[in-house]
Amino acid sequence: MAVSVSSWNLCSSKVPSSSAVGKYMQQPCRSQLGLIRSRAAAHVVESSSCCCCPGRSFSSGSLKAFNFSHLGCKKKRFLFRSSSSSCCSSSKFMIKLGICNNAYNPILLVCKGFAFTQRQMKFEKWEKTTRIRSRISSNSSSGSRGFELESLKKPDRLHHHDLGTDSILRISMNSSSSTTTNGHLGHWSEIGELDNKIGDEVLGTTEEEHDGHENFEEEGEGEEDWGSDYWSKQKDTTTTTWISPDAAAADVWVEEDLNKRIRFQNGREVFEERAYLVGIERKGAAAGKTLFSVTESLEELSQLADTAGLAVVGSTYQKLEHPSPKTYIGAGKVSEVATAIRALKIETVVFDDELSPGQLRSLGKAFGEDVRVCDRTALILDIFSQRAATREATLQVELAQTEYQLPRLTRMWTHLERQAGGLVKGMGEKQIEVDKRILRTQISQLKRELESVRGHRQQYRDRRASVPIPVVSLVGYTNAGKSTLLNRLSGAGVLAEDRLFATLDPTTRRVELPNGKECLFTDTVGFIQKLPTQLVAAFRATLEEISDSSLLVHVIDISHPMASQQREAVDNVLAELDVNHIPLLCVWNKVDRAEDPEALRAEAARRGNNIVCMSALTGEGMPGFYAAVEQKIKESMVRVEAVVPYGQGELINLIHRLGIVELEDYRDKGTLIRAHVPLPLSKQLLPLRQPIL
Ligand SMILES: Nc1nc2c(ncn2[C@@H]2O[C@H](COP(=O)(O)OP(=O)(O)OP(=O)(O)O)[C@@H](O)[C@H]2O)c(=O)[nH]1
Ligand SMILES: [Mg+2]
Repeated sequence: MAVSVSSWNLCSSKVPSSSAVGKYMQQPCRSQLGLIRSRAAAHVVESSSCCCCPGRSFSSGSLKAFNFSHLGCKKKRFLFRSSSSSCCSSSKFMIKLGICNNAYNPILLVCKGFAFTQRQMKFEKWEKTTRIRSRISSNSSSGSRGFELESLKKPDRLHHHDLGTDSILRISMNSSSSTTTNGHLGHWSEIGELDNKIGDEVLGTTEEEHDGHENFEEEGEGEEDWGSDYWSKQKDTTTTTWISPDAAAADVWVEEDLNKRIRFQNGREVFEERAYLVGIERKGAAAGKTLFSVTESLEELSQLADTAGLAVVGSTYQKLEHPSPKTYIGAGKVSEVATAIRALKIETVVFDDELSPGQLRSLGKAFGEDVRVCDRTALILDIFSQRAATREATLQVELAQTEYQLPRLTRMWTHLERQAGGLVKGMGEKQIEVDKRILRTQISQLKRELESVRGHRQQYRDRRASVPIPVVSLVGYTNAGKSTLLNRLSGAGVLAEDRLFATLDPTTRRVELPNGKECLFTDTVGFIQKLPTQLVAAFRATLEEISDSSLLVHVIDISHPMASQQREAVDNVLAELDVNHIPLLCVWNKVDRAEDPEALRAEAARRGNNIVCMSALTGEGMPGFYAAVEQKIKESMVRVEAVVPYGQGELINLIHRLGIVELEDYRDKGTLIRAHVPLPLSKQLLPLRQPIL
């Protein structure tokens, strides 16, 4: 039985071949770099007609939309399964997309299926409709499947900055010269009734007869039926067949239960793609400069990949003095990876460093169209974009992503031009300029928005500064336990989980120390080695807040095999942020998980009061932590003597609440007070100060 699958890849890293790119595809494709940030599910309704078998429409296949959450974005893959028994060699498909993406996301559709090659695909036009579709979702108890259909609107044209709302795209594909699948879409057995209904109702039977727009509208009427019932009925018939991506093995149909590869993560469905990791070990002079060994770094990359929703199935590395400027790894290694890709059915190859646009392009070519190539930066940016919850974090990540994309976009279109020649060449060239301008406009718009959002944050900081409570910032490597510690101190309820970059936004909580003094604890974004420069820049403003702190608490996961490297990586970032003047307390956290807790406790005690050995999870060592914080805050205080007029009793209260009072005496002009107070409060007391005798 011949079975074929067209899988539609939104936001693929691949550029469609130029001849396949219709007019509307000549748009900048951030999505190609995996930078789309669609938060909501994308929705597809598809149907098809068989032009050569009048009266016999393709009973369009069932459809599944998966959220992909790796590779720099919420990639959506649409698996299209057609169920035709027709002999058709030319078909017309109509795919409606409702993509709830944000205003900055362009959309790229790439046909990756083998029923139709990209060359045979033509993007026809955008439909305009204002039809509001009912929301469909399947909330099966397993929570493992379901997608939603939301209101569909229209952009007037396919232009990424227009696509702030749902959109509908009509696509026509012509498979007349299809060789890869012998011109057949294949036979499908698992057709729901509704599929047929839609297929018949929606589309005409021939291309000529088919007035897409009208039919499209008609189909909308029937759409109400696509309720959860339908999807729950479909639940048991979802085994999807893949065509082997290996052209040489095009005849081999590899059956795979895709459902097994969908997992629920962060409240979303994530389709696990098989990933392969590649790194290099520096030889010679460069070797001493790296903090992490290649295996350690790959181990961390694997954790990042897991956080992003990839399933790592293998890794490799090469010893090199310098990365190859063309392909990062040597030519021999490239072929070795290509072999592994085929053998392990790899879908994504992740490189452990930031790749140049040229390297990305060459590697993409070497590994073939169906393999996505991405780098550590794209992976981290993706995780950040998944995690960003507040407006500020969202803008920061978007800015970082756009800046990452800008140079790659240029090369991408260069590549297109070279491939295409002739007419498209001119178009490509023009488009580069347009695209770059659009991206630059986006960058400045994002910066402006960030500016205004940060204005609010500044107001908040100013307000906070007017109540001069000492601020203690929790800093450290990602996953060290900062949020867990804040939760223990204040019951803050901050998300703390065993994943990298759980926290992106600083959270501040007021905490009363055992000595009765108050202070504010701030949880910050975690650091990581090889932190993408774009992210450092984008998050600098957030991180700079720690420069207002009275004390930095550096939380270290002491049970981690790379604890000392992680500590050093954090020290490097702190040095960059120029906060070395702020007192620092080291917390050796997760001592409960360490191999030899006793030895660690002894070592910490031996090193003096700059280190506390504890467990934020179990609460072990908390008294020592409080004592050390109290001591450090006291040390950071300024000794002042002031006469506070009797009318300013609240100032006296504040000094008692925040400082340590040594002397209080009632004089003619007011209360004479001698105390140790936090620096901000001492500034407030400046006009009332008396020389200390
Ligand atoms: N065994 C043990 N686990 C801990 C301890 N502290 C934190 N954890 C666990 O470590 C994981 C990460 O903790 P988080 O508090 O999210 O770490 P974080 O430093 O805030 O991480 P990011 O926000 O990603 O930078 C969670 O699964 C915690 O339960 C500890 O003292 N002992
Ligand atoms: Mg955290």
